[in-house]
Amino acid sequence: MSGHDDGRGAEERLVSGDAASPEEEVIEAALRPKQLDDFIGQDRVREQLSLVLHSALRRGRTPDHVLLSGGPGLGKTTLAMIIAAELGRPLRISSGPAIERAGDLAAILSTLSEGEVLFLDEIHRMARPAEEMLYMAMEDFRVDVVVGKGPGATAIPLDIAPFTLVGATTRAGMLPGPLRDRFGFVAHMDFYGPAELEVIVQRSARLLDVRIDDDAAAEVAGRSRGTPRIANRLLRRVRDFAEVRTGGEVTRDSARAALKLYEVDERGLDRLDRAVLGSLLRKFGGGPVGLSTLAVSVGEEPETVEVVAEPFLVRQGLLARTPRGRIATPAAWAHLGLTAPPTAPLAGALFDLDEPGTGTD
Ligand SMILES: Nc1ncnc2c1ncn2[C@@H]1O[C@H](COP(=O)(O)OP(=O)(O)OP(=O)(O)O)[C@@H](O)[C@H]1O
Repeated sequence: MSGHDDGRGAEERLVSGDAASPEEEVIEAALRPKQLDDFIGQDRVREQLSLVLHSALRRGRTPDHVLLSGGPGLGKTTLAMIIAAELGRPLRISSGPAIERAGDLAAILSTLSEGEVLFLDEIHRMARPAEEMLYMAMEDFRVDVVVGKGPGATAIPLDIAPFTLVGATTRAGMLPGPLRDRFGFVAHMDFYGPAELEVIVQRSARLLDVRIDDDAAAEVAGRSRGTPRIANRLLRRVRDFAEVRTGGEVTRDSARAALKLYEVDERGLDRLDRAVLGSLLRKFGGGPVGLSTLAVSVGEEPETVEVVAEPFLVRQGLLARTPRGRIATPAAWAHLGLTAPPTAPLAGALFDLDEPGTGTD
């Protein structure tokens, strides 16, 4: 479960893709589709994965290792669980940050049973020596266990049971080439479309015993930033509102009123996103303005603005990063109901220029 080290807990943000709390994880577990057929959206990934798994099953072999890449909350953990279930094999779960030494990985690998599925979340954050051990394990189902220290140390090769590694990463670009190359199947998970999210909201509502009409489900889906985790979270908030204020059933009006209360607007922007955008427009005439200045103007750290707010604003085509600073697009003025002054930057000409050294989305 990935998180941001920006000093701003994901639990504060309804619209963050990151998992918020242990309680949320319990609810998520209940909402997870258990089979490939129940997994909504990502049609291409689903079909390709189905072929990989079922051909391996027919041949009686362990399938190729699978790498799942995509933003937080898009269903990587869910797919790993589904892979194990489809194969009828046990699933072992660990994560890159939990593997600090090669020995931590050796302890896991040496106790895997034949055909077991090993899920390593945030695999890009694994310690280097462990990564090297993993190369050999993935390729030859073998690890070298080093016994002793200094000149007398010896490497004892140890066979391990054939297994399937499912790695998940939010940063495929950060994976070293040799590791990426050892995955036989790499799946890129995209953001979900509104129609898919609507189906996810309706399915979750059924499982949670929430009555929600189609318009309300569409309303929640449209504000979920393409992310099932956020859709499920917004659903629970609109359910609370409907239960307490409007007699139980979630209608479009009650969903709108609830999401207004929680400050999530029609495009899924929350208070922070709107503050950043509002400041860029009102205080800086649409930019260009440097990241630090923009951050000070909303009372946040530059990293918070850059990591938490900007990627979605850029994705929505509301803000652009240029060598001269951040600028608002014409859509940003329209979204906040403001009129661009004649001096506003002609943002369109600069859209694809990234400010050097400011990090990526
Ligand atoms: N395709 C889908 N259909 C239905 N529900 C989904 C789908 N994808 C994700 N979900 C739901 O969204 C929630 C988050 O999914 P999941 O934990 O698998 O995301 P993730 O990509 O592993 O996130 P992280 O990167 O934080 O580990 C779960 O409750 C899951 O039920």
